[in-house]
Amino acid sequence: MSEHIVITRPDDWHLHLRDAEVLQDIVPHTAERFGRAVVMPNLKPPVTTAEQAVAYRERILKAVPAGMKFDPLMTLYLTDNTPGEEIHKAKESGVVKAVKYYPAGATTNSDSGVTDIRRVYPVLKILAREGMPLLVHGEVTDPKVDMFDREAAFIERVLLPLLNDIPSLKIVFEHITTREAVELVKRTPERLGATITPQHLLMNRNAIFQGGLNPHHYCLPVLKREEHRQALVEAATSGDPRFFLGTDSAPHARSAKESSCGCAGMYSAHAAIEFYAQVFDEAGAMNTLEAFASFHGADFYGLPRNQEKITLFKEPWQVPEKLRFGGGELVPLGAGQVLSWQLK
Ligand SMILES: NC(=O)N[C@@H](CC(=O)O)C(=O)O
Ligand SMILES: [Zn+2]
Ligand SMILES: [Zn+2]
Repeated sequence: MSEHIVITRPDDWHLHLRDAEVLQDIVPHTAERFGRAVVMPNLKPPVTTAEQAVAYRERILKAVPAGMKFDPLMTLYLTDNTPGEEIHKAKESGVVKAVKYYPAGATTNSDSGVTDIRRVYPVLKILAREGMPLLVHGEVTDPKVDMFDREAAFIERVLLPLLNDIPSLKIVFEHITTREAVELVKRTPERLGATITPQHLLMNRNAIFQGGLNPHHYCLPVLKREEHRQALVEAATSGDPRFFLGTDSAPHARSAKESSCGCAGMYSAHAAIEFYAQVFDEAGAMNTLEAFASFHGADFYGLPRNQEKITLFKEPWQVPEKLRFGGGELVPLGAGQVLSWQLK
């Protein structure tokens, strides 16, 4: 038998599933690999109430193939006007596990996001009391700040003051992309965690321009320099429990990506754990993959670890050039490339 590893079934702590007819094409990829996933609320319109989150979860569950177990963990989209009462309702629903903070205008479908974090401090204090984590898209939107510096500026302008002002709030710094973010997490107490995507572990910003402008390598936060990628690989493979798996798999139709104003987001759900296995293998760190993918996130959220196992084989396979996406098509991360690990 070829080389293989058995690990506890992983969870994806940052995922976009979209809605309506595309759920059928998208949900199975995640359900085949992961036990649970934290589902982002940036639909159009956004998921701002517990009631909407519960209904969205039902639609997702209908798209889970028969015989598969998959538990979508729901989130609420924080706006300037989220009532404190909604946080209590979210907690009581039992299915909403976190609240998502998008700075207004920072990323895909973030127009209803928060205009100034201080405005929502009263709601964040309730969140802290309920013990629910705040998930942050950590980029400033100030047009004077360079695209590549927006995460580092967010740390200074928003995250450090927030950590200081509400000391009991649990925060997940989502899809971190810089050495500065890695260092912040390492030097902050346990209540700050971070997710890391496959694309930010696999590629640096050269990938956006290699052989011509490639819209499929555009996501937010945008890919960074090689030194930052290396810092992320070190963090992910280090065994430090504050770093955990979150794909940020974010499907957009080919037509929306290959456009004069292409959307931000990469789709990785079709081969998510396989991408991470490749990164950990290349770093000589397969021994820490299970903790990063299957333990740290659950521990941070205070949820039980999964009991089931999955097996990954070191057998090359080719990623399809395209996938179905409702009436359109989707270009997946690694389209046409050969990956070294596969799920059986
Ligand atoms: N990551 C992205 O580039 N896009 C995400 C939004 C997000 O996570 O910021 C999306 O919803 O398309
Ligand atoms: Zn984001
Ligand atoms: Zn995202």
